[in-house]
Amino acid sequence: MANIAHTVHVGLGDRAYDILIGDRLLDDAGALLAERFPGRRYGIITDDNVAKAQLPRLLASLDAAGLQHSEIVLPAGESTKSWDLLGQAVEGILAARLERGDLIIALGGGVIGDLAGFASAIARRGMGFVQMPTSLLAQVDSSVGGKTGINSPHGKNLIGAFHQPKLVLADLSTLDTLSPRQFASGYAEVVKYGLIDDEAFFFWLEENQAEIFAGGPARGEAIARCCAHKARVVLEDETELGVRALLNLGHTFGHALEKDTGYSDRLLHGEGVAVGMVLAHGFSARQGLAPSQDTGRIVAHLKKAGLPTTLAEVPGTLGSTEALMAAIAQDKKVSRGALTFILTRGIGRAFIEKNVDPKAVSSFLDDMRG
Ligand SMILES: NC(=O)c1ccc[n+]([C@@H]2O[C@H](COP(=O)([O-])OP(=O)(O)OC[C@H]3O[C@@H](n4cnc5c(N)ncnc54)[C@H](O)[C@@H]3O)[C@@H](O)[C@H]2O)c1
Ligand SMILES: O=C(O)C(=O)C[C@@H](O)[C@H](O)[C@H](O)COP(=O)(O)O
Ligand SMILES: [Zn+2]
Repeated sequence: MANIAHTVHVGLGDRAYDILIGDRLLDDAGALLAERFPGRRYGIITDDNVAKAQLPRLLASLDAAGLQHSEIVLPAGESTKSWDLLGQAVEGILAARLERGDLIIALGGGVIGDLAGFASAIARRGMGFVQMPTSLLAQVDSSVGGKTGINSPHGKNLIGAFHQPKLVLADLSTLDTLSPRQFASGYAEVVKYGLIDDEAFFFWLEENQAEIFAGGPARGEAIARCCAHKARVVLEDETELGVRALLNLGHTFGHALEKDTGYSDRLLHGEGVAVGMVLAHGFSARQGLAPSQDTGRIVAHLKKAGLPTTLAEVPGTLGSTEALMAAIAQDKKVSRGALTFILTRGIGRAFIEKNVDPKAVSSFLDDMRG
């Protein structure tokens, strides 16, 4: 009997799926898959860190359930979200003779989830896939909602497809082998949900941050609340024609910083989002939209989690403001040449602002560089 502590349903009609959250679910993965998807074979895509830390448990569980499988192990890190490694993954799927009705398993963090999801969307014109997220970030955000893709030298996540998973299986015990820096990076996306439209959740995080980091029951609760929040948004606006853009709070700045730092370990995605959320609040305060005390409160909370909150904390030399603005101009929310930002009226009061003046953003960035 699997130890499922929380189930969140994403009710997308004939593409509906469950997010199962619980301790040691990876050990029950074989039985859960056999019951839900009889007669399939499995192609596991993972990275070399996760292959060492977690893959043996998944293989043992698939073997115990008598499920056939093959594995593709890619290098760990953001630079894996590239044409080259996408090609390797798709060719690997074909070489293993996986059929259209078989299933891909994305075992890993958001990099593997995004890449394996995209590979599933295009191999044999679309195969099903299962997300088995092993980082905090992937458990609270990237494994849910069907955004898949890779990066381009032109910008972050510019190549991809919407392709929903068939199941998300989040095993809390996998987080035991995640590094503290990666855990903190994922925590930035947790905070994001509070900042968007759930002030009470942000206050709850202020109270429960220590327990979430220590691995107490608040951790599972936080993950389930984030998944429920994201599931609600995705149900309302699957392909980001409207409200889903709110999930991009902090990302317009953050993605530009990730591009500028070469999609490398210099700045992890969640770290870029942390700096980006502070910039989005600071910019909103400068426009007279939000109280500046809220920015201070957010900074204090993110700092306590060990996250960067200023441009000065991005390691190495940052590109020019012009270079950052050029990256921002490639953002997918740009429409008819105009910038869209997620701005805010305070904690839990984010909104979508179209037609943001690039000169105001550029002069704000100049000032923030110090
Ligand atoms: N599709 C979406 O909706 C969405 C949402 C948020 C972020 N993202 C994307 O997710 C990516 C970031 O995801 P991430 O932070 O998980 O990064 P990641 O996938 O690079 O994983 C972080 C690091 O931790 C390692 N790791 C993962 N799980 C581990 C475990 N259990 N034990 C030991 N090591 C482990 C990985 O090998 C990697 O080195 C970015 O590319 C971002 O753009 C996508
Ligand atoms: O799911 C979404 O929608 C999000 O925006 C979640 C983000 O945390 C995530 O980083 C996403 O990949 C960003 O999407 P993008 O469309 O800006 O590339
Ligand atoms: Zn994100």
